[in-house]
Amino acid sequence: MRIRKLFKFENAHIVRNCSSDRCKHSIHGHSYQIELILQADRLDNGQMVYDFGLLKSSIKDIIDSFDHAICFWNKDDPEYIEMCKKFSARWISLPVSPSAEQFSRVIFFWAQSILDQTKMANGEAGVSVYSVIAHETATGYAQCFAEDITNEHMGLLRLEDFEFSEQVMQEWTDPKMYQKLIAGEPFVNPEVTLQVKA
Ligand SMILES: Nc1nc2c(c(=O)[nH]1)N=C([C@H](O)[C@H](O)COP(=O)(O)OP(=O)(O)OP(=O)(O)O)CN2
Repeated sequence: MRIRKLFKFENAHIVRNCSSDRCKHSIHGHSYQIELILQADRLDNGQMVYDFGLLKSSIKDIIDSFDHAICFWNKDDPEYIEMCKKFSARWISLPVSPSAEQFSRVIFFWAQSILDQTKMANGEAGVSVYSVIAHETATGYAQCFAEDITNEHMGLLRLEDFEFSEQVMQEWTDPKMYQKLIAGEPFVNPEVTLQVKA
């Protein structure tokens, strides 16, 4: 069984080395729509794969990091990176270039990392990310699956290789969220009192 939750954000970037001229030399923005698709082969006490409401805490916060932010590849020109950091309070440094393909991989990787560390509290079991679709425009999207995340030909993804500006972190519900993720600390879901016995 699969469920899907839609997230939206506005983000600016340059994608170096691509074929489209407008894309590789000029800062430009997109109104992204992200489809996060989760899967499980059993249902929780509410007879759901995973309550949509639970996706509105850490997973929403981390995806929302991109909103009204500029993101850049950490291998870009140091002068450009310095300029992004100087003139934008909200920025994200990525270990991969910010193409639609990499947005889908990065968001899959973060969401799965959070789920892996989540202490479930309502009978959820085996919940994992099935796929992430990153719509960059109304006409173009990239979709990734589990095998794409560990595919080193597409770039290595490690939690410690991402960096968020102070402003981005301060706007999370828990400004220490990413530190917790790197340290392997648990993300605890709220307790649920059962009213009807199965
Ligand atoms: N496979 C990819 N191709 C392109 C990406 C990408 O991330 N992955 N990104 C871009 C640019 O960021 C560009 O702004 C979007 O490209 P494009 O679809 O050509 O944009 P348009 O606004 O011209 O879209 P239309 O709907 O066709 O008007 C380029 N390619």
